[in-house]
Amino acid sequence: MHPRILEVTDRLIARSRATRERYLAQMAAADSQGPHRGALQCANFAHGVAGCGSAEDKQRLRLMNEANVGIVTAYNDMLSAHQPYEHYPELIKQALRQVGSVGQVAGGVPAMCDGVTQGEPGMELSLASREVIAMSTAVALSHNMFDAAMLLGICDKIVPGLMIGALRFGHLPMIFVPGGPMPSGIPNKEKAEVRQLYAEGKATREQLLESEMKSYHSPGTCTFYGTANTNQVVMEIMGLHLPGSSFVNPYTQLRDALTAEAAHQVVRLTRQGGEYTPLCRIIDEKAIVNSVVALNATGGSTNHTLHIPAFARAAGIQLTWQDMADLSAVTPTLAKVYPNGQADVNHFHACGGVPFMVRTLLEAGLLHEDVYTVAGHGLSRYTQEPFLDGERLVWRQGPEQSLDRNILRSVPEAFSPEGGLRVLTGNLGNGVAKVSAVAPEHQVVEAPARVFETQVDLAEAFKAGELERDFVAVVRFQGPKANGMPELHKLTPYLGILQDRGFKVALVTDGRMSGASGKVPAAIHVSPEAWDGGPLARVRDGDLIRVDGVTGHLQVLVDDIAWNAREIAPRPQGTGVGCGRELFAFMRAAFSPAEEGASAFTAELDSLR
Ligand SMILES: O=C(O)[C@H](O)[C@@H](O)[C@H](O)[C@H](O)COP(=O)(O)O
Ligand code: SF4
Repeated sequence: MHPRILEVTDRLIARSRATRERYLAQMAAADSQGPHRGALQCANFAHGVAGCGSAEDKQRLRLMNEANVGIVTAYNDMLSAHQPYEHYPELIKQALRQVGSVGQVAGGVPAMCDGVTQGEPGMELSLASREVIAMSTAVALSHNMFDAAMLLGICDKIVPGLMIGALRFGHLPMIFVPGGPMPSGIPNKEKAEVRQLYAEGKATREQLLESEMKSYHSPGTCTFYGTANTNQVVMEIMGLHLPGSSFVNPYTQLRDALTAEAAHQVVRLTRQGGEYTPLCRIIDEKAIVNSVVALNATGGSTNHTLHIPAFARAAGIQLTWQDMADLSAVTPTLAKVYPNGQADVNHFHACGGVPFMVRTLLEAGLLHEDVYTVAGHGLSRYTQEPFLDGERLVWRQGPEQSLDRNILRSVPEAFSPEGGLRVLTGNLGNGVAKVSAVAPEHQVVEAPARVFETQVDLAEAFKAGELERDFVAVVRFQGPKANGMPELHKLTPYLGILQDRGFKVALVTDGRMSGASGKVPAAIHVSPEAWDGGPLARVRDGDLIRVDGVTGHLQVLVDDIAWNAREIAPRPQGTGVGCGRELFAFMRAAFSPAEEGASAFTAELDSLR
């Protein structure tokens, strides 16, 4: 094992010892009560089975030696990625009956499509929706009728939210069931080019819409390597998907066979199935370290610098940005998938995908192999890929070499010796940057600040021709407590145009960017946030700011005495109303700092005794 991987793992275990022990004790207590439906009083039990369609299912549920599997589903028609889940419950129930078990939809969770809400008021509910999904997962599983659970979720906040909720029921075996990417449309680079042309007035709205509809054209996950597809890699590398199943397209025979096998496998992991493997045994410090290695090796979404600390905490594990930075420093960049390159996740999968990446990272000692997974003990299982031998689902060793070195490489020939994410520190606070998507010549920007308090103001300034210069856009009061920490991805075309025109531009914000954001250097998630009086609240137009993605520095070059004497800007008024945002005010007030996952649950989870 690489010494740095061991060092970070050991310090993570040491830092987490108290909260991890309490968590595991809580899970052991929950497990000791057995299949809780057996302890329900008759009325409670009768209510729990009344909805069962068949007498056989009802009878099986009365028998404690058959497993009842709770299905938590994030199906809706708003996310192309989640539309395929519409028929999953029936497919799963049928597969469970084949092995003498029962499936019940325990509950649904909401799911927001960040693509629909990008740049809209709804985006200010996006991060909060992760917490709502976690609570909705708990509501579903709180019926306590289940010996295991299957979690149906793919996109941005949905997987992290499902994880947070599921981990609070970590005494149960659980499996995540992916749906797969839509077939490739027009290249993501071409989509981005048409957007920039439209922003410059060189393309019509009809041309823009035609381009977007050719990019996002059918059910399945969008094919860029954003937060949703980063979720798939993170879940598979933590052993919560079946091996090699993340990027099999929806509505295919192989996809349906994998979904049915996931149902069979989770039954095997129950006490009744004989291979009892609860979620809390799979998600430990080694699994969390493996997830951060995979995140960095693939140039994954910056959103995971929030999500992984947040769900790790739900398992009693205290992951920090410094841990993530230290792992990134020794994790080579192995993949070039948009926005880090031209390829999409279908290409990534076709040239070897996750199985190949696991193989090369294991060979380099950069992943923990001795971990529990839903497929059994040992991560080596995840170098295998599934395929159909006639009607039979089987696994075989994945490719020993990448089938396209322009997209996916082995550790010895990596695109870069270090990962795609950087933690930035300095007198403006701590932030993160996705350097893997920024060309080397753009990774260091030192220029005067131009301060904005909404992303609309920046767009207006661009359209008024005020930004044709070198500058650092400081977009503040976008943090979790201010307005829910929205993604500011709509800024990408404007800043991209200015960069293409030869100006040195960068973004500094306490808000977020999309996992699909790239090309422009951005220091995001800056903490402490301006709403809490963080340094961004002191910045004035004209201040010289240095964003250094190479050394990891984020500095305002103002005399210390003058800087410390600065008044902090007042909080914007009249925000957080409309589009339901007023319903989330209590949650915004409870959000922890970005470095702790920007979570409403941090304080409570850390205080559990
Ligand atoms: O983090 C992410 O990956 C994004 O939130 C993504 O899910 C979002 O939908 C993007 O906005 C889509 O990209 P476009 O907005 O460029 O289509
Ligand atoms: S990847 Fe983003 S845009 Fe695509 S379906 Fe998921 S949330 Fe929506």
